[in-house]
Amino acid sequence: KEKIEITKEQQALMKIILDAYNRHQIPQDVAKKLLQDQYSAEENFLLLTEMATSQVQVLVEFTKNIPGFLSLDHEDQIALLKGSAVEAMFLRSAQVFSRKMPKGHTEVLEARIRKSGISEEFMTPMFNFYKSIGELHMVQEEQALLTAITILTPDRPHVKDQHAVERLQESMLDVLRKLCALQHPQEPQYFARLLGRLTELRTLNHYHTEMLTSWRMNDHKFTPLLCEIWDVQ
Ligand SMILES: CC(C)NC(=O)n1c(-c2ccccc2)cc2c1CN(S(=O)(=O)c1cccs1)CC2
Repeated sequence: KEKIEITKEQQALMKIILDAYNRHQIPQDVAKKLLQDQYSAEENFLLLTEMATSQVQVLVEFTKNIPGFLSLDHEDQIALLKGSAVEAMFLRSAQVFSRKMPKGHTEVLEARIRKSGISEEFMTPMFNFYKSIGELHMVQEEQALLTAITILTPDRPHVKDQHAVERLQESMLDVLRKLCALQHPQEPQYFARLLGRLTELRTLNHYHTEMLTSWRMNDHKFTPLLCEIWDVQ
């Protein structure tokens, strides 16, 4: 049985990523707002806009703390952020949704999201993803590393130096692989299951583009930051 050990520098890397991930949580008050009294579809939509906008700011700060990211070509940094923003939003949503919440809160949260002007056809894949992430019961380190791995996807549109991104992603993947083997010794397939979620995540990009079109049709407004990161309007 091969002995898996996380090296000193890998431990340092994991600590940096985890601290960055924990430091940049969505303001709890915004998430709590979703659980308060009855909201109209309009108000639910505005709340999601507020949450998604604050998550993009959180994402940028988290990304800046990924070791090596700021040494990448500046245009590639932008391309990676824009290319991963929607996936990072869905990943964060799944993590928020599957978080242990007081009795009945998850159902209220689901009801608010379902009543926010998003067409029915996108609800099923979106909630299936939230549930498939929830079933993994990821620890914080795994969530943080998976988010960093998503951001460091080399084949995003307009990335020039894909090898530089690949090298950073590979060092994250190596730490995650070891962490999974140590955290889930009875489940040798656990690491592969995590990476499978990233494939499912990519399909949600397509749904999101469709969602945007249908919102635009009903004259829904987004914040300048969301328009910028999603390349709309
Ligand atoms: C935690 C944050 C990042 N999640 C979030 O904002 N959610 C959540 C969500 C999921 C679980 C728990 C709490 C919230 C569901 C949805 C969104 C945002 N999007 S959006 O970005 O397309 C959007 C923006 C404006 C109008 S629609 C729509 C779907």
